[in-house]
Amino acid sequence: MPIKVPDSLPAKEVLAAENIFVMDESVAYHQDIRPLRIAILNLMPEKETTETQLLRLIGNTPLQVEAVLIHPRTHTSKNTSADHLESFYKTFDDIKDDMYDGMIITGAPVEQLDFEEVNYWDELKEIMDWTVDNVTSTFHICWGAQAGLYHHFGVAKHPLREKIFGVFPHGISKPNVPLLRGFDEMFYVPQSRHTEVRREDIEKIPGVDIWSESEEAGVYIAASEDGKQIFVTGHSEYDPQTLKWEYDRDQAKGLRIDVPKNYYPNNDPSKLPVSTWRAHANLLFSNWLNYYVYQTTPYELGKASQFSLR
Ligand SMILES: CC(=O)SCCNC(=O)CCNC(=O)[C@H](O)C(C)(C)COP(=O)(O)OP(=O)(O)OC[C@H]1O[C@@H](n2cnc3c(N)ncnc32)[C@H](O)[C@@H]1OP(=O)(O)O
Ligand SMILES: N[C@@H](CCO)C(=O)O
Repeated sequence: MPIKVPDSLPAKEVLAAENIFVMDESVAYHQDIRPLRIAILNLMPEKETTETQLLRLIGNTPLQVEAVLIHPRTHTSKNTSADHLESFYKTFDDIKDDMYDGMIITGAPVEQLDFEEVNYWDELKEIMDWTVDNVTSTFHICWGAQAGLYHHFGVAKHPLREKIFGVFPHGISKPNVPLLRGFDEMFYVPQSRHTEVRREDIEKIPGVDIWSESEEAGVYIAASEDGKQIFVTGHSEYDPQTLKWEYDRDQAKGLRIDVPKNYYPNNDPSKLPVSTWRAHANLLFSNWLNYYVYQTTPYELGKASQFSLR
């Protein structure tokens, strides 16, 4: 939450220069509060696991969050029961006349297909177009980030020679960005991908910046300058055991897979992994919810916001 101070207090400028969120009394006086409406487009195969991971993170805030789960109507899920989808999910058709404060578009294990080969691609394109006018900020994860960068900005994804698999050190590429407030200069994030988006491709796109990268794992966070579209290539939401589960799965299938990097104590897969990214994940999602959703979204959705971050 912001620090509320008198408009003319000298400390205000010092803190603002340090990227600390300070709010004028005049702005604070006018701020109204209501629950935030967040839509989660869950494209992951095991939807219950991903729901739990994401709700855990967006629940870690003093703000009330009303989450609505969405699945693609044009895809029949193999790994999540129809019963679960029927009970807890809506489709785009059910929500397209509404407006949302935030939306999360998850990853999906389809990254080795061309986008156009994904059977719900047309529906996803329609949803991504809709977010531009109907959602205050959209947070895209992993394949969802690749899909968003490709659809909105024509950024290609490229196959990697080796899967990027493990927990990698990441750093800040653009200082004083509200999404990165309070981040350590170096922080760890799980990555688990066969494909990548490249810095040089993103640098060519006017209005899109790279906010965080990893020497080994490449671009981590890219975003439109106004933060309306945020693209995150890693899986900060993963549970401590998720990479182990993926590793054991691939080993059991006889696939060639390296031990996930920087994950097991002494890189020994017989030992239990320890998470080193939970604090980062919580800060990333609470910064997004606070600065790009709550502080930016209009009190009456559809009307212009009174406030702006910058
Ligand atoms: C790059 C990223 O975004 S990483 C995020 C993705 N990570 C994960 O999904 C990790 C967990 N997933 C898994 O471990 C595996 O996908 C499993 C174990 C659940 C299933 O693996 P498999 O049996 O080998 O693959 P399966 O045939 O079920 O296909 C996986 C998914 O891709 C989907 N898929 C495959 N081809 C297509 C296609 N052309 N269009 C759309 N979806 C497709 C399948 O339908 C399935 O998703 P669903 O359960 O939502 O229907
Ligand atoms: N994280 C995914 C990558 C595949 O898209 C997995 O290992 O299943």
